[in-house]
Amino acid sequence: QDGSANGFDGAEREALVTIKADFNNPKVLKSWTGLMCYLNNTPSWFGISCINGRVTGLRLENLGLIGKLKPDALVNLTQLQTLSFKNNSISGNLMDFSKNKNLKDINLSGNRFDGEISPSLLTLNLLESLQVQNNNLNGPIPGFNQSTLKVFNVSDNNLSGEIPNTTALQKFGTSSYLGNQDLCGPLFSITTCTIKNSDTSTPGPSDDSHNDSSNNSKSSMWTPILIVINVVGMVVLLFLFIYYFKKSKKLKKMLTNKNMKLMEVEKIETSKMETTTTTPTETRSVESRSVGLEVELEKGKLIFLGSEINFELDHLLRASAEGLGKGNFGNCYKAMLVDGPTVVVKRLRDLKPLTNEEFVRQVRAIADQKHPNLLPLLGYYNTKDEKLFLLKFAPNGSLYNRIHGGKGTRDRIPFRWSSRLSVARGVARALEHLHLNCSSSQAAAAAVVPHGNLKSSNVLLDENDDVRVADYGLTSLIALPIATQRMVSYRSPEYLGFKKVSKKSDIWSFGCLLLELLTGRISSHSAPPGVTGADLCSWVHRAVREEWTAEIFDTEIAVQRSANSGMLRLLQIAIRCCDKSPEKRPEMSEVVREVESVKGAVDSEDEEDLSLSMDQSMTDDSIATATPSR
Ligand SMILES: Nc1ncnc2c1ncn2[C@@H]1O[C@H](COP(=O)(O)OP(=O)(O)OP(=O)(O)O)[C@@H](O)[C@H]1O
Repeated sequence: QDGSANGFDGAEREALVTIKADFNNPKVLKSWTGLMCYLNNTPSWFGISCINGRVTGLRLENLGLIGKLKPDALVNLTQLQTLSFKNNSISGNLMDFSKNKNLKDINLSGNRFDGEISPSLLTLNLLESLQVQNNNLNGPIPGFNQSTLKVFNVSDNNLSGEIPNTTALQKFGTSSYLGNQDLCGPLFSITTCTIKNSDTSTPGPSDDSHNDSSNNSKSSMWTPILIVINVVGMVVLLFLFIYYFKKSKKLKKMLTNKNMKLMEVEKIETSKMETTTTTPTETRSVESRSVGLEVELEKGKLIFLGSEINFELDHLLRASAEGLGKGNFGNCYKAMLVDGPTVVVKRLRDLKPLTNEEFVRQVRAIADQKHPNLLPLLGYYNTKDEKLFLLKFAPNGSLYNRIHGGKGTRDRIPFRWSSRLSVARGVARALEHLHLNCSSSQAAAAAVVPHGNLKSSNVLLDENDDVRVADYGLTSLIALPIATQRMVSYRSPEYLGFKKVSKKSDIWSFGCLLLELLTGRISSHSAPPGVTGADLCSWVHRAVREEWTAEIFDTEIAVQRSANSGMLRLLQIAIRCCDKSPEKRPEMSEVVREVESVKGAVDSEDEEDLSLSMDQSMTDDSIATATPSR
């Protein structure tokens, strides 16, 4: 079996063949047949490098690989020095690395790995770079202490606990750890560990009666220790404060010089954005911590695209931030500036390999799409390693939360027909604007979807509950293999059938969104990770065909008698938008006209607590007219 003497190692070959089989799209690895490595010859196997007939490198990046690798996938690749599966969709636990003693460089970033960071990584004495950012890893960070470690990034996971205080890990700044809600330690400006410990260990007055004497003696033993921890925490905070203060002064100086140059070079458009200035309100009490992007931000520029909002970089550096959620193309943070506005910072990832100029051009094109129902792009930040969008904060959250949040609980605020209809109108207008204003060169290209990722979590509600559609135009920035896996338009019938998308794919997404609004059911396109959604188009077709009239509409609106005819009209529009063949779907302008003409409810019905009775006017005859001709 072992032919390594001839430059061919059977066990290694088998390991690679198994890895290939674990990916559900092995077509991209079709070169993986025949002889793998021959002595020092460049192998014909894509992504593999060899020395003396042994596999030393495995680099499969941005290939859209999906699948779960077995924990022992790498045990036979004992000569491996470089491993990269960067930016795919690989899931499952991290592999066992204990047999890969030669590994120096591991990059598993931008995947869907979960479970804990494998302790076997601690045994790799040559490890120089570990990048596992943008995954779903949980649990604590093991105590890495390899002096060889030069690059370390575990940001944007679900890691928790204290960052180990080892010499090796002390070298890395906050950006290596950012985006893990429950990580704590002196690196973050709030030493959450200390606060949590003292909260749980110090009994409150109401607890006294329940605590027995042993608990009391335990807590009295802990009290001096906790006081010391608190004092140390405060000293650290004081130091950080002084540090930030000094640095912001230095940055200000640096930026004043830079900005002068920038204004000439960048020629930033100063045209006013159409949107109104808001006074953001904080809706939740949050665990604040420094935005902590200082390392990268120092190197780059914060560019504003309008005059609505403008602040200095040091302002953002001093803001506290709250994670809003993990998106498919980067995570969003709500940054609350001291004495200033609240903005959303979106860290972009999985981008196309664009030049600097191309990136800026695409970003400007997105920012130029101004409409009262589009979420404005306020500015951006751009370096080789980090790309950020600065967006307006929408205080009333997403449509997904409005439709599904708190269902079945006392906290649920009913989402009545008039509000749903006005959301449908707002989204339709925003989409029409994008469709009418998509540039002619874009329009000429066959595969253009002006939005591309329309779903309820990308429809936001501002302080007046007005619609602000977000994440438009990202198709011009996101790498195609990633977009095809994660964007809604690529789940349309035409893409699944003919690998084609167009404006009509957006219209199909809009139809699905209308069905989510009407049925109150979670659509498979908008379901966050871990939540199962339904294919609403198929479900509604079946419901209409099999005449389950009463079950289609969300009970929260179905009880609004005066609005039942309007609901049926909107259902008809939704079904036309979802038609399997793109040519049969209406244009967006027609959709806007039709949605505008749908009747709202009699005002009093939106206010009243309505009893759950179905309207007799929703007869099978009227629903039959909603059936599309297919
Ligand atoms: N400007 C904003 N104001 C308020 N909430 C926002 C804002 N931008 C995003 N969010 C919320 O933050 C969360 C993450 O958003 P993000 O756009 O990154 O991911 P997503 O919408 O879940 O998926 P995708 O990446 O496919 O768009 C979502 O719940 C979204 O509704």
